Amino acid sequence: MDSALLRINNISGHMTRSCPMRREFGGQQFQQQGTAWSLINSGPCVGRASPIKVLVTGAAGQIAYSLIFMIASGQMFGPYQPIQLHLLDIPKMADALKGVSMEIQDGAYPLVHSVLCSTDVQSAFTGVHVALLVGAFPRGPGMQRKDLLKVNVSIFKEQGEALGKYASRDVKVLVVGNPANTNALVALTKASELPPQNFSALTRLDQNRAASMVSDKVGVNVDNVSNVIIWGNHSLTQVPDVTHAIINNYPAAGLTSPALSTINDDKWVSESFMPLVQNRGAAVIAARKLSSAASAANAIVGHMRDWLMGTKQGEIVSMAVISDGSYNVPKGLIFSFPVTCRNGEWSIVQGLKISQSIQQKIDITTKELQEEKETAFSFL
Ligand SMILES: NC(=O)c1ccc[n+]([C@@H]2O[C@H](COP(=O)([O-])OP(=O)(O)OC[C@H]3O[C@@H](n4cnc5c(N)ncnc54)[C@H](O)[C@@H]3O)[C@@H](O)[C@H]2O)c1
Ligand SMILES: O=C(O)C[C@H](O)C(=O)O
Repeated sequence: MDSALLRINNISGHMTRSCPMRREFGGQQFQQQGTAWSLINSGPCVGRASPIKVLVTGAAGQIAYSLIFMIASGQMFGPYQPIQLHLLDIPKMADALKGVSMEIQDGAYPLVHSVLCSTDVQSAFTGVHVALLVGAFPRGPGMQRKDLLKVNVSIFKEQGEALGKYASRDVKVLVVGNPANTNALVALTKASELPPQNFSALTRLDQNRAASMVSDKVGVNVDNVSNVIIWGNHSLTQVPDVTHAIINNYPAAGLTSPALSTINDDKWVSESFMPLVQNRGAAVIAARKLSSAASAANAIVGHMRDWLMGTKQGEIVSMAVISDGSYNVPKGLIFSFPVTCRNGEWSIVQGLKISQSIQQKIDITTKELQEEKETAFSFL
C-alpha cells in the first residue's frame, strides 16, 4: 500500500444536516459564523463546518488504537466537527493499518467523512490541519526515553520537513513519540516555513497522573483538582509542582482551597508524589511490558481539545512549547510550561512564584534538555 482513500460519508450532504446556529461542547457555547464555529464571547476557534484533516502517525500502534476511535467519536474536536483522517505507518504495518481502517468503517462514526491510509509521507501530510506525531519506537524496561534519541530523531527530521512542505500553514502539531520534547524541537527546526508556536509536545499525561495522585491523597474526585504544573522535560527530571494547584469544591461546594495546605504533608509531596509521577511511565512498562497507551490517548485528546477550544476560565494546563525565555528557561528549548489557551493559541502563564527547591529542579530539567538538544542536533 502507498495510499488508500476510503470515503465513508457524503461530505456536503452531512454538512447541511448537522450545523445548527448554537451548540454546547465541554461546558462552552459555540455559535456558527459562516463556515466556522466560534466560542461565544471568545473569538474564532477550530470548529469548522467543513471537515478538518487530522493526521495520526504510528496509526497501527497501540496508542493510536485508542486515540483514533476517541477522535472519531468527537472527543477531541467536539460532536459537530467533521473529520478526514490521515493515517500513516511504515510499510511493514500496511496490513495492520488496513485492519484499523476496516474497524473505523465498521464503527459507523458519523463525524468521519473519509480515511486515508498511507505509508507515504507526502500524501499523509498533505493539507493536514492537525498533526498528531505518535509514530516512533517506545522504550522497553530499563531504558530511559532519551535512549531513543538516535533511533527516533530521523523520523522527526523527515516529518518536520514534510510538515513544512505539505501541511496546512496553520497546522497544529503535537509530538508524542519519545523523547517528545526534543523530537518536537527537531521537527520544528526542520519545518522552518511554519511558526514555532504551531509545535508542542505532550506532558499532559504527567499532569493527569499528578492530578490523580493529589485527588487520591485529598479524597476528592479528580475533576476537583486543577492547576497542577509539570515543568520541563517529559522524562525523569520533569518537575511536578503542586504549589499553585487548587482543590475545587473543597471543603464545601463552591469553595476552593490551595492544594499544598490541604495536603498538609510536605514529606509526601517531595518523597512520594514527585518521584511517583516522574517514574510512572516506567512503572506502567514494568507492569504491562508495554508503555502507557490508553492513558496517553486520553492525554492527547485533552491537550488538543484545550489548545483548540480554549482552557476554562482560571484553569492552567501544562504543554511543552517553545521557550521565549520565561522563567529564565533558555529561548528555543521545547519546555513544559503552565499555559492557558484562547482562540487556538497558547500563552505561558507569567509571574508565578517559584520556590527555591522547585527552581533547582527546573534548572536540572533545563540542563537535560540542553544536552538532549546537542545530541539530537549531532544526528541531523
Ligand atoms: N509523551 C508521552 O506522554 C508518551 C506517552 C506514551 C507513549 N509515548 C511514546 O509514543 C510512541 C508510540 O508509542 P506506542 O505505544 O503507540 O508504540 P507502538 O510501537 O505500539 O506504535 C508505534 C507505531 O509507530 C510506527 N512507526 C514507526 N516509525 C514510523 C514512521 N517513521 N512513520 C510512521 N509510523 C511509524 C510503528 O510501525 C508502530 O506501528 C513511543 O515513542 C512512546 O514512547 C509518549
Ligand atoms: O514511559 C514511557 O516510555 C512511555 C511514556 O512516555 C509514558 O510516560 O508513559
